[in-house]
Amino acid sequence: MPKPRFAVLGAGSIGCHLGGHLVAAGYDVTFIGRSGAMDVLRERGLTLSTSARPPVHLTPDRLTLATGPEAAAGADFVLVTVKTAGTGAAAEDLAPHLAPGAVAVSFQNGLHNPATLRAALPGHTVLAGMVPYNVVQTEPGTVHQGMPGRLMTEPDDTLFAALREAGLAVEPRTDMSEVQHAKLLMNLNNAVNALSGLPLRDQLGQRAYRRCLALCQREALAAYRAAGITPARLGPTAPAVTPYVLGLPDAFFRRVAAATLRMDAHARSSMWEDLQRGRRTEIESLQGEIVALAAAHGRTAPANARLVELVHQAESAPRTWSGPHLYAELHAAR
Ligand SMILES: NC(=O)C1=CN([C@@H]2O[C@H](COP(=O)(O)OP(=O)(O)OC[C@H]3O[C@@H](n4cnc5c(N)ncnc54)[C@H](OP(=O)(O)O)[C@@H]3O)[C@@H](O)[C@H]2O)C=CC1
Ligand SMILES: CC(C)(CO)C(=O)C(=O)O
Repeated sequence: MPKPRFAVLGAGSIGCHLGGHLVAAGYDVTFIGRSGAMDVLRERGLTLSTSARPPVHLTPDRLTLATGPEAAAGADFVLVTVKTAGTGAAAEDLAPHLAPGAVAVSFQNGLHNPATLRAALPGHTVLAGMVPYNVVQTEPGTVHQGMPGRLMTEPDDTLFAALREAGLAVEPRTDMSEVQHAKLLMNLNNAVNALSGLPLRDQLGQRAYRRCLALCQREALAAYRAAGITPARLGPTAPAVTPYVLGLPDAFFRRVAAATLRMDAHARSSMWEDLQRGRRTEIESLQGEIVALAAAHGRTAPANARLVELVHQAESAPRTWSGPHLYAELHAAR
């Protein structure tokens, strides 16, 4: 059977990471991204790095680079890796070019990307996926995976065989809505991390920052309960217990959460990278979702709401917050 062909729609950190691994394993991948980003790849090629293994460099001649959605016409699978706010527009642009039978896979954060894709791509299968680990562009043309982890998506034998051949660990899930709600609980740390200005390991090593995350997660769990949502358990700790673990003193936390802290000094949240590059963040589809869900059930989520404001402020006027200062700010909002 011929190998499936791939397109990556939104060739940034995650798109280059996934697509690059597939290219390295001999798959035909078309990277669709902004012209500036594609120029960098055309000049430098793509380097896939992680502290676990020596880097893999893909020379420019191994990369198929494009800037428009028509380049996805030959793909059997389109991996969608644009930021959440761009999904609707990207999917509408893609729709007229997608081959019959082509499958779109969302590897994005947030809750609604698969539904947005399904609405824009009628007649096509859309799979929800999830990336549990951090990928950051450490220099132009280099994407670095800062922690281990297994991708999750709805089952598809052809997709899974390709991802696994590309060395990407992947777990089939039939409860992707619950997985996405659990991932959102983790992603509530994106704002805390971005405002700290610190690598994830250093930020999560400080109790005051973890208490900020715990405040956000408690509000989210209350909103989930009100809405009848049960998030999946993705790690060693059940979602309901995580806020207590986050509040432990540093030495205890380091022991209890040793697996969670298995990350290198490059690992940062994708929102930190957005602020660094002067881009709009995904705060509305992270903390913003919790505020909206709480409101829909007659509740408030003041710590999350305050973080939405602080991140919007940081989008126009960057600043960093110490842990105690940020915690005081969020606590006062309650
Ligand atoms: N980075 C990470 O560690 C993780 C990220 N995620 C999620 O994965 C998704 C992607 O994140 P990430 O890779 O960090 O984002 P990036 O911003 O690095 O990559 C997305 C790229 O797609 C480009 N783009 C947007 N719209 C289009 C379009 N219509 N056509 C072509 N290119 C387009 C963007 O350009 P421009 O900026 O100009 O719009 C950007 O270069 C997000 O939902 C994120 O939350 C999940 C887990 C980890
Ligand atoms: C993996 C994680 C949680 C890393 O912070 C992420 O999803 C992100 O940065 O957007």
